[in-house]
Amino acid sequence: MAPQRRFLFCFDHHCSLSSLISGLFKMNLPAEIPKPKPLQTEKVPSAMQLGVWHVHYLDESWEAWWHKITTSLQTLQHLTIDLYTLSPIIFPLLCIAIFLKQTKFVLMWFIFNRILFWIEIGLVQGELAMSTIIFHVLGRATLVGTYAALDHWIAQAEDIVSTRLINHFDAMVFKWKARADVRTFQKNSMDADLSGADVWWAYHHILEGCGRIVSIVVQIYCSTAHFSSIPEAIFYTAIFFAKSLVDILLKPSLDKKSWVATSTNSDYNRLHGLRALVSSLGLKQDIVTNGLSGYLEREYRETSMRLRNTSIKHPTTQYMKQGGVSTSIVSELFGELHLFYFFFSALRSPSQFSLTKLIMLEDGGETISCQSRELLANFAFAQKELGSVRRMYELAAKPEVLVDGDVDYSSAASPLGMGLAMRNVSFSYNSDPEDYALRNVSFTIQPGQLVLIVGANGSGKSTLVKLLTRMYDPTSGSVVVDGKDIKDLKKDGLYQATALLPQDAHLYNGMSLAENIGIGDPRPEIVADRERIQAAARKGGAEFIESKYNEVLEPTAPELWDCKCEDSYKCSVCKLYYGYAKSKSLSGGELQRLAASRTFMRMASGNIKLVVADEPSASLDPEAEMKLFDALTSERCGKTMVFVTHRFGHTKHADLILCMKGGQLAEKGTHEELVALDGEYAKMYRTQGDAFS
Ligand SMILES: Nc1ncnc2c1ncn2[C@@H]1O[C@H](COP(=O)(O)OP(=O)(O)OP(=O)(O)O)[C@@H](O)[C@H]1O
Repeated sequence: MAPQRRFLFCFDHHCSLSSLISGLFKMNLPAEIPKPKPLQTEKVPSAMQLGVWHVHYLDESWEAWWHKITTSLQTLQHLTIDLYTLSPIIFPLLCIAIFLKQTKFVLMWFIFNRILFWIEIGLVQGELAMSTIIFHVLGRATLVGTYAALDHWIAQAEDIVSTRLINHFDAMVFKWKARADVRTFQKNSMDADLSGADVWWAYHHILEGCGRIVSIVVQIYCSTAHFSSIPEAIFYTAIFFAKSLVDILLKPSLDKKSWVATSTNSDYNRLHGLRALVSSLGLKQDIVTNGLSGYLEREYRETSMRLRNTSIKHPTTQYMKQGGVSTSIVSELFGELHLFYFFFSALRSPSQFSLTKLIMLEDGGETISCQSRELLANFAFAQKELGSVRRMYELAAKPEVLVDGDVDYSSAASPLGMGLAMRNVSFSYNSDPEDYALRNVSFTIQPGQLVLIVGANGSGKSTLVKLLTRMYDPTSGSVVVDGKDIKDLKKDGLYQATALLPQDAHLYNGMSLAENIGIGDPRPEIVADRERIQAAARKGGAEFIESKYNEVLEPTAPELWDCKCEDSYKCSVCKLYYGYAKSKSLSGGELQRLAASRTFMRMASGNIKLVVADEPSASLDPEAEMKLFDALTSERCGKTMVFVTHRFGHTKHADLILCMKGGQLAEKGTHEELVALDGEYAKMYRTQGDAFS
């Protein structure tokens, strides 16, 4: 598959300057973010016990740290271009505004310094320079107003830029999620929760971090005015940097490491389980009817007693104690270093010392200390978030696990239905040679046949169906469709010729009930065709939803909630919230009828050559099941039909029965042939017959 280029589009009108700058940037950029070179060695995490927690952690090596910085910079470069392309005017202005905002502390500090200075002079000389002081006070008030206006503008501009950016990246992830095949989705399941908001926060933290650098530099520059020499200014600045650095380097913090923890304490795990048990509404009936409350209470009390001397606090809190008391003392003393410095400089040259100078140096130093701490936090956040951004860029270009074929599947070529075969197929979900779900399965299904797959739970029936519909590829052997290896066929054509009625019926989120059926044939001109939907609903036995076709049952509107009340049951705000969250649903049987209707809608498209139903009747009553089976088989013409079932009422109508056992094809043939064989199938058939006779 050709790698996809990064998705760039622009909402603003492109001015020639913007295209020029964007062109200049791109000249130096490869089309794709180069894949980072993997680190040579993968480190084994160290382990430690913290109370009930068994923690595995990795200390970051310099090599890994440097690797992260370089890859983050590449991602940042691409992200900047995307941001610029999305908002060519507002984005640069926003960057400038955020930098300007960071000069606020220093300018305010400077004017405060002037006011204090003139007051101190006035106190010494007995006469205040009122006009100068008022001038500075007014200057400070003007600055406050200007920065407030700037903040307001930044908030509005951030709204525009972040919305565009978040929408852009969310659309990118949505496209990937919608298109990925089952295997690809499973393999990248950790990427499923990537969101455009991470991208914005990454950029936001970087902009803020850069702004803080501006603020620190300007602060140092202004502070030098208070020193007699530059080395003195540097020494003073270093003290305040050291104050933050010592905290970061000396104080033990799990946050500086990569870590994972699980409880290995059986008592703690039991408490956890017992709490979940009594909190579950679904299990309440069991607890009440079986009279379990006394037993559960006693168990909880005794287990808690056994645990009373072991810490259950969060691992990050427990880890902080690892440094011991000496680390705390050193860290606190470092915090006082600047006072020692003031004391000695006052002793050395008392004439150059003033209260204003003391206050200003202390205040300026605190700003440097605080800004440098925030700066490190900003970059730590951004670096982590840029990792997510990088994964989003890579997602679009990730190859599918199920490689697409290059032969068009032609439904016209198989007028009777799809011809299918398996040749020595074995399949494992997890590549474990001991854990095969299917072993050496071979059979042939002629076009237009009605095939039933039977067998005990876990015998491999659904897996067989997943391979026939190319949800997965065999670990070995081959699946053949109309004489061609399934892997050689284009997936889109194959999927369009298949109708699958799954074991678990689902309501599609965000869609009305009518759309839930209409989506079976997603062509825009058909999907909302009420007549076709009604016809499909009749065949699927879902006429009961006719009165609520336009209802959207699954809640799609996200709710936000922050109530300060003491009693949710009496609070009107909470009642509104619980009202939002309440969703209507369908019973299991109704859901299956809805899913069956969706399949009938699909079958009416005229493209379907294979109908696969994987136990669609599990929640249906016997009459509904019979009706569904009859309705499906009445549409057999031009289609091959494969049904997985545990019920043997229909097996006499089948052209072929595949009987699975322990992942292998135990028997195959017609009902009469298999009964005559008197093997696995005959045994199951008789068992069911006896049970219902
Ligand atoms: N997604 C999966 N990951 C790992 N193993 C799986 C997965 N799905 C099924 N299996 C395993 O593969 C084997 C066959 O499962 P399959 O679902 O095909 O059986 P089945 O005959 O359809 O069972 P049932 O009648 O209960 O639906 C089982 O041992 C099952 O545990």
